[in-house]
Amino acid sequence: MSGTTTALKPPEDARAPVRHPDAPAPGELLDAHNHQCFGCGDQESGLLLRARAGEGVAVTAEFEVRPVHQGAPGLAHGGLLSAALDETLGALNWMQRVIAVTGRLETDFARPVPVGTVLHLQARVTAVHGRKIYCTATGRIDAHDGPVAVRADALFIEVRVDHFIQNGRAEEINAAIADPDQAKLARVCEVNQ
Ligand SMILES: CCCCCCCC(=O)SCCNC(=O)CCNC(=O)[C@H](O)C(C)(C)COP(=O)(O)OP(=O)(O)OC[C@H]1O[C@@H](n2cnc3c(N)ncnc32)[C@H](O)[C@@H]1OP(=O)(O)O
Repeated sequence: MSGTTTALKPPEDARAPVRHPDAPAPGELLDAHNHQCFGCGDQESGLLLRARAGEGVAVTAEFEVRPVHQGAPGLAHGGLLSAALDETLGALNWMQRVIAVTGRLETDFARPVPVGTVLHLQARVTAVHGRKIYCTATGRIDAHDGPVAVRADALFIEVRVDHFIQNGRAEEINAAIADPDQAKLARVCEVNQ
């Protein structure tokens, strides 16, 4: 049973989410927004999560649980499962072409997830109210219709790119700004160009 709090229930006057006309086509692989990202980047100890555009305002993703992701012996660490859900939910930014960050994330852990599992994640936006984006995600074991192991409800808050420029460590922000690939800073913040 989900323990969703009132903070994650959209208000009565929330609107339905709208897929951006230039959102990636269903099935299209989404590029890492930042190659140093623990979730979708290429760090060997990271999640190496790969997300794809879905239908509507939705995405799918896969995360292979490797020995480096262990908590209890032979089982995935719960915090990393939350991170996989969070990263998948973050990829929804591509579908609306907004910049939004996690304000609140509530995870239900329904089943243990053994090392070697490929977690099949699905996330979608359920409602939008001003800057608040309500969304939900599930992670299923070894198949897109496999047993649900984890699920989350979340509230993402839309922010401006200044959120990263003002708060990120100067070293990484300056490197992104100086990069000749001018689209890079926008990608770091998950804004599709
Ligand atoms: C680039 C994307 C990368 C994707 C990676 C995966 C996603 C991530 O992990 S992002 C990283 C983790 N998240 C963060 O670091 C965010 C840290 N938090 C913050 O910066 C701020 O608290 C932030 C931006 C969320 C909200 O601050 P601020 O912009 O001042 O908004 P604020 O005015 O307080 O709130 C706006 C609305 O959201 C609501 N709200 C804000 N935080 C929460 C919360 N935690 N729970 C419930 N509601 C909230 C407020 O009540 C308010 O509602 P209303 O409009 O009805 O009054």
